Amino acid sequence: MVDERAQLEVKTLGESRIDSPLAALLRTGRTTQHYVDESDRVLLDDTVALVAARGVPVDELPGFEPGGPRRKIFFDPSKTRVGIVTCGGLCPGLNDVIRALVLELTNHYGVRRIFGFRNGYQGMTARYGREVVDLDAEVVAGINEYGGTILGTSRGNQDPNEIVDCLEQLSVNVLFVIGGDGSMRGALKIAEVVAERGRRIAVVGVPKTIDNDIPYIERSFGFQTAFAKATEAIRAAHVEATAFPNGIGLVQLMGRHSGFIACYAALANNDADYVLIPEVPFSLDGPGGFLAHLRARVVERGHAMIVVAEGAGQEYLLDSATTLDASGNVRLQDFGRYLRHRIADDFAAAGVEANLKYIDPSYTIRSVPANPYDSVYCIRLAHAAVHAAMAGRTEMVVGRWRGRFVHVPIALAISSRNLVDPGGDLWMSVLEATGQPPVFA
Ligand SMILES: Nc1ncnc2c1ncn2[C@@H]1O[C@H](COP(=O)(O)OP(=O)(O)OP(=O)(O)O)[C@@H](O)[C@H]1O
Ligand SMILES: O=P(O)(O)OC[C@H]1O[C@](O)(CO)[C@@H](O)[C@@H]1O
Repeated sequence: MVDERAQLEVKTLGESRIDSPLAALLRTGRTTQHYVDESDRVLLDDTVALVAARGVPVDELPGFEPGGPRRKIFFDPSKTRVGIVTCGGLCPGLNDVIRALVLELTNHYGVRRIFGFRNGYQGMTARYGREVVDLDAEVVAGINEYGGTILGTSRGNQDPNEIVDCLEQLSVNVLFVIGGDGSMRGALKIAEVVAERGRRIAVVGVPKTIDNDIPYIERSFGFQTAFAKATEAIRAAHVEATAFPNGIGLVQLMGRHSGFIACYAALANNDADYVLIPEVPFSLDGPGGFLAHLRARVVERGHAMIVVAEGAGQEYLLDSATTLDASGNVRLQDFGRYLRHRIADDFAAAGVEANLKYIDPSYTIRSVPANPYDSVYCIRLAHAAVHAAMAGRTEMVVGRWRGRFVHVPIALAISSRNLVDPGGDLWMSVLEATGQPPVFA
């Protein structure tokens, strides 16, 4: 566990001396009204002043710095070369972020050279053959209409030294990494190699996770789109379940460690009788277990709807061989499929009819384009990332904390995971909406 107090500083490559091309706009106070005081003094670089002004105790902003445009910047836009890479699993909104980075860099800062690295960190290594594309306003036009990422993505560890070689050879000054916690661990290593070599290359992350498991961003981009899409599967399974005698709808949703998608999708439909997530342990067997409760409910009401997060119930599948994906993440066993068989066996053993319909919408929910809410969020995150990088901030991700865009040191962003709190109000809402008992034991 990283000591949060030891990570209080967002790193900066040096003093910002160059007038930002945005300075004229900043002076109007129109873009930064919350950040400019009466004497037009920009408070952006003064965390304490801003925090005091807003009445948020400094203690509650460990290592954070407010996001937004600075009046002085570190990089000269006319000489700045930028790289963008997307890594890890897909997420709605990746193309929105790429497009917004490119447009903000070109339109507002006047950066002329932007490289897109193909297929994640792979595309930055000699081993896989470097794959670089030039990005400009024309190339990114309309890409936000599509799911996925125009740059491609990948899993699998790559040597950070090779990646920094690539940045040096292309004279890249700023690298934007759009990815999950693994990608941010990679970004940290890249920033460390950059520092060891005494280079001034800013490494700035835009956190991406449909699981909503990265801390300090309140909601990750694409999350709302993903759980909205998941409601379609729940609706379908529920319709099926209510149309057959003793019908049971079972939907498994993504969520490796965090059950946010399952909770939100279930609440949105308000048709689920049970939600099972990794954060709340449960027993399937015994008189107080899930199976007995489900059978009683189906007999009483004629149908039931279950939503499970894929990371739930993994302890039931421990006998299966554990495999890792290319990045070293444990490949989850298919708990939904296991549960489907256990339910069928349980009902058969009790001599009770069951008509179970199982849906796993899996990739369907993360490969769609972002909805308008997420698109707006993507643009704003990208703007914050560009402002941070141009001001020379490095080893940081853009976050959103207490309704504000902030800079968070990468080390802090990867030091913990955002989990559904079993004692918190989200889980309480799920218990209220489903009527399921708090414990299956
Ligand atoms: N511990 C690590 N150190 C250095 N690089 C890493 C590390 N973990 C992952 N990476 C790099 O980050 C990339 C993406 O990692 P990973 O596949 O774990 O996805 P992720 O960013 O966590 O996204 P998702 O949330 O979709 O899983 C990998 O290609 C790998 O090169
Ligand atoms: O099949 P892939 O691409 O490895 O990704 C699956 C994982 O990626 C995520 O979507 C994001 O981490 C998880 O919910 C899921 O377990």
